[in-house]
Amino acid sequence: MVVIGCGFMGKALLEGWLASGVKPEAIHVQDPAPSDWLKAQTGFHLNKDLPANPAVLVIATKPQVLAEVLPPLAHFGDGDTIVVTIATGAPLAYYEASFGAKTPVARAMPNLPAAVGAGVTVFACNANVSDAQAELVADLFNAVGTGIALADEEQMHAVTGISGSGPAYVFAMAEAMTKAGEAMGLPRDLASTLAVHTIAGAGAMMREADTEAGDLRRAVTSKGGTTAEALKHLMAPGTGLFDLMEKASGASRDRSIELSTP
Ligand SMILES: NC(=O)C1=CN([C@@H]2O[C@H](COP(=O)(O)OP(=O)(O)OC[C@H]3O[C@@H](n4cnc5c(N)ncnc54)[C@H](O)[C@@H]3O)[C@@H](O)[C@H]2O)C=CC1
Ligand SMILES: O=C(O)[C@@H]1CCC=N1
Repeated sequence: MVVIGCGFMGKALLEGWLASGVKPEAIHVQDPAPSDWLKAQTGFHLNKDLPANPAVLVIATKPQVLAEVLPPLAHFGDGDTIVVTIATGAPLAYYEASFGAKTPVARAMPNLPAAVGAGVTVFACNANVSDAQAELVADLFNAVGTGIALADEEQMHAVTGISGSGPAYVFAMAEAMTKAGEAMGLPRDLASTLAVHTIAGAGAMMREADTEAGDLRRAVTSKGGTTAEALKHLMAPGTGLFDLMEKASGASRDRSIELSTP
């Protein structure tokens, strides 16, 4: 396997793949500014000559540098190597133009919790991807959480607005709850612990429960109680979380569309 670019997301994926049994000696990484984590890894081939026919070529750079990153890699195209890209925005056609029209390409949108094996990754494959290669891509992303194949590549922008950027919304929620706790006089450490455990606990419950999030919300909300008062603000039409979330995720989706022509 060859990995081009190893920042936050490259590291998250590599950690998961190593944990799932991929041997470091089988991994070539190219990054002109390797992180301390990357430099500390033993076994990787870091910034060394690349193998001629890797099974998988992972592109994990920012979309803004694709135009300079891809041309020197063009010789990997039109063969058995599958290009798996996690760069935001750029469509499958962009890689076909760079690597050749017969190149198998999978465009994926993972998310940062892949670092702890709890990511969700949506991926779309072009027509050149064989069944075995599609299975390999699913295996790679299932190794760091849950991999979901998507037939309609166009939906990848909306996916980015929900799950790609989504962990940041949840982290922002934890920050906001911490700040609110402090404003009510709680010590910062306690407020932060309560926010993190509440979000983690609610997340674990949503994953395990066979009910929708709305039903769980209703289970917390006693009639005439405290939660109902809080939700009057969070669910207020126009200013509440629902409308805000639509605006926020829409802005992420729109930026993904803008980035689709690197
Ligand atoms: N961070 C996240 O939560 C997610 C990121 N993504 C996408 O993954 C990609 C990487 O994102 P991050 O890891 O957050 O960015 P990052 O900035 O942390 O990592 C990018 C890496 O690419 C390296 N790089 C720059 N030029 C290069 C070149 N010419 N050749 C090889 N490597 C080069 C940089 O040194 C850096 O280590 C982006 O396209 C991003 O949109 C997708 C889903 C989630
Ligand atoms: O912010 C970004 O552009 C990337 C894509 C999804 C998460 N991080």
